[in-house]
Amino acid sequence: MDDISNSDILQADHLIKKFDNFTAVNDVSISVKKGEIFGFLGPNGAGKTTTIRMLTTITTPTFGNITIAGYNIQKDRINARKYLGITQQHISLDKDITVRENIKHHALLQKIPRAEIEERIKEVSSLLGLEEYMDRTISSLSGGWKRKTAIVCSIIHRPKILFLDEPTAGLDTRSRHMLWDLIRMLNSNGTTIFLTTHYIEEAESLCDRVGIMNYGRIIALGTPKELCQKIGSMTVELIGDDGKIYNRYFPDRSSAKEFVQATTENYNIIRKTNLEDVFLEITGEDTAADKLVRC
Ligand SMILES: Nc1ncnc2c1ncn2[C@@H]1O[C@H](COP(=O)(O)OP(=O)(O)OP(=O)(O)O)[C@@H](O)[C@H]1O
Repeated sequence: MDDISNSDILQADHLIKKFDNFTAVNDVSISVKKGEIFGFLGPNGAGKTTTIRMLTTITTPTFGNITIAGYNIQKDRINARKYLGITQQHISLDKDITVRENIKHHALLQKIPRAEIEERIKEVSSLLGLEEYMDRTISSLSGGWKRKTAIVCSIIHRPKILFLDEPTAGLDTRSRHMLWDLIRMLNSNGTTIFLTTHYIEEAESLCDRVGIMNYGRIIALGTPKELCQKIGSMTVELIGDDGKIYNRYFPDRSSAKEFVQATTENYNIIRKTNLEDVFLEITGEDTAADKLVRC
């Protein structure tokens, strides 16, 4: 099955994860197509990490099926794992040794034959512009380069799908852009990306499709554009009596303008709806089943 012809490189069906009586993930189904950058969003505690831990074989689902590159991870975990790479939120690099030594260590963990390791290291370091950093210790690197090294370590076995858990959390703007370029480059070289992030604009900029999770369920799934269209492509920002901004959504600019001309409420601006509006709208306090957005 090494020649992956499946258009869905990841297929998860009806995943449930219970911790005693608490259901952290409640009937989640996701499919990720080969070549996609898939964004996974949700408020704190929504169940994203628990889902990723199941998708990457770290945790066993209470119920449900997961297939990676055609391999059912419950039945054929070893083969499924060959196709996936994971860069976790907390970087697992040894800070006292060099970038090269860290990559080598990960290559050995991935059981890459010793004779091949040097060639693989050369390949990733030139592809990703790491050459001048290879002999520096991790402790001497900036946060952005540490993250970059962690990503390189997790692709040394050439995974087909790479899971990135909040890869740019806490980084400055320049470092975030460096990592966005890296993610785009890996993707254009054929790696499917599954990206978790709290930065909505990161998902909007990078991802072909996004899934939004809340209270253990997927509450929205589609391209950023489709999700914006579902709530209304145009936004009117209204200024409430309390000075706060309230959004009203409209299918097009002309209906938004009509509303503004007729309303007695103060308004701030008419603008295009963005993914952050979708996120706030559907993960709000009054999130109800009728707000499910699937495209
Ligand atoms: N081992 C565990 N035992 C009990 N409850 C857990 C366990 N792991 C996670 N949970 C609970 O499951 C829910 C989902 O947690 P999870 O870490 O998956 O959320 P998340 O969306 O990744 O949040 P964040 O964005 O803050 O990382 C939370 O209520 C959490 O407290």
